Amino acid sequence: MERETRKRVSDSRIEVIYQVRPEHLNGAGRLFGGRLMEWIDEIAGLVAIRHSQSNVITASVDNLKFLRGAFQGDLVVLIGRMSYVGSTSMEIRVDTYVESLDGIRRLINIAHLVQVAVDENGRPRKVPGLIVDTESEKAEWDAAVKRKEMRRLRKEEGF
Ligand SMILES: CC(=O)SCCNC(=O)CCNC(=O)[C@H](O)C(C)(C)COP(=O)(O)OP(=O)(O)OC[C@H]1O[C@@H](n2cnc3c(N)ncnc32)[C@H](O)[C@@H]1OP(=O)(O)O
Repeated sequence: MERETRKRVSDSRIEVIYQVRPEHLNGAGRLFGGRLMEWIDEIAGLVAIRHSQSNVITASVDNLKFLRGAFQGDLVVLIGRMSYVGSTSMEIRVDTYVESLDGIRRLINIAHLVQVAVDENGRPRKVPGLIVDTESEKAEWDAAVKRKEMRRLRKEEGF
């Protein structure tokens, strides 16, 4: 069946850009972390929808690292791409940058999210495999396998 066809990371990669507006700021005048998390969750979901050609739900968000802040007027670029697929789950890495007017990007956040493809009854459904071509894609895959094992251990130990 068509759903079993493996896909490349580049097939579902998404890049979006926002400009930080006053309504995006927290009381300290920085981009509100919750707003950035919403943008990250949204792009991860869209990458997963593109890869799986299915509805998806967020199962977990981990390894969300806020490295630097963003401020009013900043251009915030989010790049989402598949890092790993299981049977019905997909891990997506989202990197967030602030882009200056001369085009230089500074990394401000790295996140890894697990999205699960679901059928019309909300039950997990199989996803296409992922072709990892480049050395960095292979390294991401290997790191995702470790994160999956760490999630399994945390679940087992009740954390
Ligand atoms: C639109 C939105 O984004 S809504 C956001 C809020 N999210 C939700 O409401 C999701 C609520 N959670 C659920 O519905 C369920 O827990 C599901 C569908 C995610 C998983 O259902 P389960 O009955 O646990 O299914 P099951 O045990 O078969 O796991 C399915 C897959 O999800 C993975 N999974 C389940 N829970 C987690 C978790 N907490 N973290 C990471 N992966 C998970 C499993 O490892 C499995 O992956 P695999 O098939 O690739 O091996």
